[in-house]
Amino acid sequence: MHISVIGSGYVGTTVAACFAELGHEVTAIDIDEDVVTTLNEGKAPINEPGLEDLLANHAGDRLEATTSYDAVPESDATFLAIGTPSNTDGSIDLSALEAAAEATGEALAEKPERHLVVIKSTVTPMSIGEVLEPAVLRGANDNENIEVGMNPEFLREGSAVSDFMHPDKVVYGTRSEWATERLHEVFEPLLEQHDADIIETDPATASMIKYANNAFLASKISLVNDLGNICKEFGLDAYEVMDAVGLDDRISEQFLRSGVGWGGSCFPKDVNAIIAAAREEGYDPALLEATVEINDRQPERMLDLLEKHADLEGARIAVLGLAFKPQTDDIRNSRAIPTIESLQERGAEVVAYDPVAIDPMRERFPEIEYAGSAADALADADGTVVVTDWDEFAALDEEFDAMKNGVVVDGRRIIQRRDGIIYEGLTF
Ligand SMILES: NC(=O)C1=CN([C@@H]2O[C@H](COP(=O)(O)OP(=O)(O)OC[C@H]3O[C@@H](n4cnc5c(N)ncnc54)[C@H](O)[C@@H]3O)[C@@H](O)[C@H]2O)C=CC1
Ligand SMILES: O=C(O)[C@H]1O[C@H](OP(=O)(O)OP(=O)(O)OC[C@H]2O[C@@H](n3ccc(=O)[nH]c3=O)[C@H](O)[C@@H]2O)[C@H](O)[C@@H](O)[C@@H]1O
Repeated sequence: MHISVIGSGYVGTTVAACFAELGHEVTAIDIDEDVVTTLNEGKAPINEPGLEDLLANHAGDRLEATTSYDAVPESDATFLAIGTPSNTDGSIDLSALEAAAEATGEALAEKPERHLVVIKSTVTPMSIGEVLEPAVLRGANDNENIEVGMNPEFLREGSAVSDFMHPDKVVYGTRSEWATERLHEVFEPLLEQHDADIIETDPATASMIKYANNAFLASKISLVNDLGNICKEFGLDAYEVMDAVGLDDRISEQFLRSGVGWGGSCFPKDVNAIIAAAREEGYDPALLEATVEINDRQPERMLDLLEKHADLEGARIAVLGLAFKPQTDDIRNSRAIPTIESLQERGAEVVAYDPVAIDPMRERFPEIEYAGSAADALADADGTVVVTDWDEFAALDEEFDAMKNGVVVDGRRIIQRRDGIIYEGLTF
């Protein structure tokens, strides 16, 4: 099949490269010329394990990138993977996706054959029927050959390629048998090599499945953090407790790591978007509000623990980890951001280190000091907070001896306790 993928960010690039790997001919379309040039050179515009290999193999062959929508009508199906950020009140901002949907429709206005437009972006349940489908059809002058469907994406950053190629489930949100079959043709090469559940439903339910998935995972972590904070008050180790709890099949051992909380480009915006959408319908989602509140409190709790051991006014504090999780340079909604802001409010001088995310964080906080290594960050520090669970932090040992005052507050339970440091786990 020939597939056009609109938007070449984290999801679009991964999806385009994986579709090419699965044997499809792919045209990746983005308005950013630098992204298009990078893709055509066979390089990855984002840092994802395995992505560059796929792009190097397929760019210029099965995968081409362009800023033009001309290839849309020539393709058999079009996937839209455009960002859906938050408005200031937390509700979903559909403007970029709506513009791309309309441009996709315009490109398809004269197409005489049936064409499926698939929303890959995460959108609130009513968005397709009320905003995106009308935008496509408006652009397409109501061309009756166009159908809009939904295929939510569940990949994680840092393991995007592997997650895409090995999904637990593939959700087809469509309005017709024809659209379901078309989506199945797209995923058939993947499903031939990997066994996944297929869910056939309508677009609004497909959208809600995505929000329920993310809201569940974010709430699971916040619940674990709530329980972890209680464990800490009792002097207990939340990890020992949750290791046992996770043995219950109904709970599962995954996503039980307590600490400084969840960040990233999706959990925060998606939980807030579904809260806002629910409120608009007159429902007060009390548990999801608590999910956000508990998450917002964790960086402050970490610094309160640090302040028990060190006066932060004028103190030099090392922040280890800036990315929202390991294996990525993405700092969107990283817990490092509220941590650094609060350290500054408390009068501390911040020295930060991350293996790959210093450059993006420098744009956000140009005024703080960035170290070239964890060892450099620790040297002469009055205290350290650990924000991201990079493996290289787990290997730190004698480097702590260079600290002026060896207080380490571990927000991810990754540092080995050792003589010579005052160790505080956030929930252990
Ligand atoms: N990042 C992630 O791990 C996941 C994201 N999602 C969802 O996927 C969607 C996309 O997210 P990301 O890939 O992270 O976004 P992103 O912000 O990384 O990428 C969006 C891309 O769209 C391009 N773009 C914007 N307007 C355009 C237009 N009119 N025509 C063509 N290209 C245009 C931008 O230049 C950018 O390259 C969001 O709804 C997100 O919630 C879903 C699962 C995982
Ligand atoms: O919609 C999305 O964009 C994606 O959001 C998350 O993926 P992602 O944000 O990339 O990364 P996760 O591995 O889920 O981690 C999110 C945050 O939770 C934190 N986390 C995760 C697990 C855990 O046990 N504890 C914990 O604090 C991580 O440190 C990170 O800050 C979901 O896991 C994906 O299924 C989903 O597709």
